Amino acid sequence: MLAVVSRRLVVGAALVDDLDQPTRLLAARRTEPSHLAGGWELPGGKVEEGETLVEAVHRELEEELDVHIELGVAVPGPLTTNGEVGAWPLGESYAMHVRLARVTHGEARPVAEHDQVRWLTKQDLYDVDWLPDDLPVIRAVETHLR
Ligand SMILES: Nc1nc2c([nH]c(=O)n2[C@H]2C[C@H](O)[C@@H](COP(=O)(O)OP(=O)(O)OP(=O)(O)O)O2)c(=O)[nH]1
Repeated sequence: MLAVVSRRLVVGAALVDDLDQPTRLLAARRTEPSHLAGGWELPGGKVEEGETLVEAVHRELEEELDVHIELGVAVPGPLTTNGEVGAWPLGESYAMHVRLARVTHGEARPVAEHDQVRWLTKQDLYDVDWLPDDLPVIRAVETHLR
């Protein structure tokens, strides 16, 4: 099993239209840094010092898409510590915790760090160029989509 130790924690929201019967997932296109620009990802970002994962994901979604969210189940990845829910490796340096989430206030629009968002159905889930490290995550999220 891969260790999460020494990786910087990132949170990602798999925003869906409905937490019980999701049919669409939001993808956001990055504008920076240059080597990631144009790639599609889950909105989210780095957990700051003194912040919980839950606090971080709420803050990031407000900053990036101007929405308030409700969290759903975790989408566990292969990186684990002490039996916690697993995170997903992003390169060598980051580990991303992913939760399903739903918008409770606002309408997702790219405010910072992204220039486009798209709601994808199971049929068009791979029509965007997901960042390479997101592909295993998206395959796991896909299992939740109807
Ligand atoms: N948020 C997010 N980051 C991802 C994904 N896939 C992926 O490879 N990454 C990478 C990009 C970054 O190197 C790192 C996360 O950092 P970030 O740039 O989103 O973090 P942040 O919003 O806190 O940004 P900053 O203030 O530090 O610039 O993980 C993803 O699906 N979501």
